Amino acid sequence: MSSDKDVTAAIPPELSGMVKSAKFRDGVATIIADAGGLGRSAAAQLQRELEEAVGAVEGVDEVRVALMADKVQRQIIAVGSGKGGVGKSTLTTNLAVALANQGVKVGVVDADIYGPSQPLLLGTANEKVRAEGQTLIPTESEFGVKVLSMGQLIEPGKAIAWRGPMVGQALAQLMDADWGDTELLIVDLPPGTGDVQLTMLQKFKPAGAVVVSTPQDLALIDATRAIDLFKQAQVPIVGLVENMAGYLCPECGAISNPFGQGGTEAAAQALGVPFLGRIPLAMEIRVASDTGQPPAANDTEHGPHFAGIAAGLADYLGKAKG
Ligand SMILES: Nc1ncnc2c1ncn2[C@@H]1O[C@H](COP(=O)(O)OP(=O)(O)OP(=O)(O)O)[C@@H](O)[C@H]1O
Repeated sequence: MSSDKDVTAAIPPELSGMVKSAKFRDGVATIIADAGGLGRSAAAQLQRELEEAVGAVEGVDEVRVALMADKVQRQIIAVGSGKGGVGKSTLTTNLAVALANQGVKVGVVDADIYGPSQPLLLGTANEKVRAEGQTLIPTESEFGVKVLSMGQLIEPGKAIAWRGPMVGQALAQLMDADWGDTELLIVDLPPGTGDVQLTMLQKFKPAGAVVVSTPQDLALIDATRAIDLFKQAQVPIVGLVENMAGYLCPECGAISNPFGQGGTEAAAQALGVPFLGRIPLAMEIRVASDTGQPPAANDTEHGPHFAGIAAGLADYLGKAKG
């Protein structure tokens, strides 16, 4: 005849720290173990090892293992723009890296079906996405940021055929992946106000949205439309970011403003949303991005611009958490 004691004694010493309780009754051993912080496969292994060890005890006909996982309070931030090519992906990557540098556990979801670029920007383009059953396993970048991209789910050039339900399913696969202890998911949305944006807002209710624009009037009109969409979906606007502001000529040192000047800050004021900061138009940002070395990761001239905006976002997230 077995007892709670026999079952407890059978638990391997290296696992006993995780076991919260072990009970035996009528041939059934019930183990409750803490799997907090373990990934999916490590948790499955813990379960198997406990079943094997306790199942070998005389009189035990059945082993029931209940694993408790930490409930990670994960926040979602959407990064959007009204218009393509204004630097939304560049900002997403660098905000994620800057926040990871500040100790936040960050993941990036690249939901831009038309121009997925996060694996390239985070230097993970050569890594194959893994899955356990239906669950995707995010790729770890060298900057402490995990990433999953629509580009890993669709064949290049096929995005145009993707509509409503397919988009929703693909987005859900990315959002519901095994993000482990990730506290913050930053979602790089496609430009404009289409299916991906609507699904994102309705299904995943981000804690806030960051909207990127160049200082140009045309871009600002589109940014205003994106802000409207977020507001209608009751997603608060964290703020507007101005990208591709003043260009410093590396040859002569003169500053020029190809896309205008200060327009985004003025628009933010007019729309009653915070202005989070500005990033200059700089060759180094483009080159570093193209080579999978986000400027925010290294001690670069432009790192502080992204760090400043990330600090504004961290502040917002702290307040949103309450
Ligand atoms: N501040 C900047 N200075 C120089 N180049 C920049 C800057 N911001 C973005 N770029 C470059 O501009 C191009 C477009 O940027 P990015 O892909 O981030 O824009 P996007 O808004 O995400 O575009 P898409 O519409 O494809 O989603 C990229 O080549 C990027 O490296």
